[in-house]
Amino acid sequence: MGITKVLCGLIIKDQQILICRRKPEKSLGGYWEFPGGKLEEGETYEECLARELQEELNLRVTVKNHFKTVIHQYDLKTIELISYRCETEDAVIKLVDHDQIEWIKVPDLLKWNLAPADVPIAEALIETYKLSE
Ligand SMILES: Nc1nc2c([nH]c(=O)n2[C@H]2C[C@H](O)[C@@H](COP(=O)(O)OP(=O)(O)OP(=O)(O)O)O2)c(=O)[nH]1
Repeated sequence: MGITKVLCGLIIKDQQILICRRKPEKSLGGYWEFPGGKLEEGETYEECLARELQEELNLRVTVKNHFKTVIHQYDLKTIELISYRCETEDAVIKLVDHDQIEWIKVPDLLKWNLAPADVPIAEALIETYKLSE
C-alpha cells in the first residue's frame, strides 16, 4: 500500500494555535489534530490546504511556509503529514469533521491527546517557539 499524503495547517493567531478534535465516528476519532486533509490528484500542497480548511472549517487562509513533514505508520496505513503555517483573518469557525476546537498556547500542545503523527510537529513547534522568545 502506498503512502497517503495529508496536508495540515498550523494556524497561529494572537499567540495561540488552532487544534481540532476529530469526530468520534472518523478514523482516529477523538484525537486532536491540526486541521487539513488528503491531497487530491492535480492539486498543489497549498491548494489542498486552502480547500480543506475552507471545506472543514469555513476558514479562508493564506498558506505561508512549509514547517515540517512527518512520515507515520499507523496499523492500517502510512501517512506523510505535511504541515504549513497559515494565516487567517476569519474569526468564525464552522465545524464539519470535528466536534470541538481549541485555541491553545504552543507550549501546551503536548498536554492534548494529539494524533500520533502530529506529535513530532508539535515538538518541533515548541522548540521553535522557545528559540523565538
Ligand atoms: N487532517 C489531518 N489528518 C491527520 C492529522 N494527523 C493524522 O494522523 N491525520 C490522519 C487522519 C486521517 O487518517 C488522515 C487524513 O484524512 P482525512 O482527515 O481526510 O480523514 P478521513 O477520515 O477521510 O480519512 P480516513 O483515515 O478515513 O481514510 O490523516 C492531522 O494533523 N490533520
